Amino acid sequence: MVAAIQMNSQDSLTDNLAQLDKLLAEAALRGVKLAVLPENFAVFGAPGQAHTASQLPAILTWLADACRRYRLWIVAGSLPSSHRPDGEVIPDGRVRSACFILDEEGVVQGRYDKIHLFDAEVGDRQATYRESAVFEPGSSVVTVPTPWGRVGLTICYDLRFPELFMALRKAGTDLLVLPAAFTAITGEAHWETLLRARAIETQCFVIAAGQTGKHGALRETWGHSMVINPWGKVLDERPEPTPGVVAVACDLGEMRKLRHSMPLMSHRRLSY
Ligand SMILES: O=C(O)CNC(=O)[C@H](CS)NC(=O)CCC(=O)C(=O)O
Repeated sequence: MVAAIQMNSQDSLTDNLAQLDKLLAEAALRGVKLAVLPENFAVFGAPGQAHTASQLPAILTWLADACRRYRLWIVAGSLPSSHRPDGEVIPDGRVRSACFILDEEGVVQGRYDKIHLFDAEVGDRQATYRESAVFEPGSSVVTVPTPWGRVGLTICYDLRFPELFMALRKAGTDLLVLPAAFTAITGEAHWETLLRARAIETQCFVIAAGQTGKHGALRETWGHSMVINPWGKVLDERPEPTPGVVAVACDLGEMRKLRHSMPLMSHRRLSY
């Protein structure tokens, strides 16, 4: 069983981890072995990314403990890091939006840094998003082998860039994970369509975990966490704008059959 964990994170780290602990306990009870958390699960809003980055070691320690207590792998949504993956401090004071994946012993098995940054106006109360003012983009495509197939890591706005997903498929991905904090407006218009398209064109499972509800006065996120199979079918979702667990069994045999009967990867004639 894999799960998308839907959350409503606010600005208190302690409260958010308490919320997460309950959701992970529920997931473990339901037999989940791999749990995907949303973007900015630990802190959403004030006190700011640089401050949260200073707490990164403590948050990773908490997550490692949760992995061992609940015997599950965790895809830790996104966390701000003031360091690049090679350990170098980011010179201009920005941070990276990093997605760590931990195994059931709490050991970090990989890290992906969000490549595409959300600099956009979507016509909501927030008015303008300028992620690149605070975040430095990552540049590496990252996959991680797990006992349930190879996981390909992406974050939120990355969903709009199919070339990343194709690169992940070429690198052997079976399970695409997408921690997100999609805006309510763009989520309603594009979320499910884009997720299903990525599943269909890569012939991978997609596990999409979203933030949901209100965050302060200006931010509202779409939620609708879901798990989609390589045929593009939504296996389960959480349409309610509240925290919860979307737990699904992924049949990799079915995926292999589909890839055999419609071998998209060997039919490709153009690279992009
Ligand atoms: O800033 C934070 O606190 C948390 N980070 C986010 O919410 C990020 C960057 S602003 N959001 C997205 O990437 C939304 C993309 C999106 O909604 C779309 O592609 O339509």
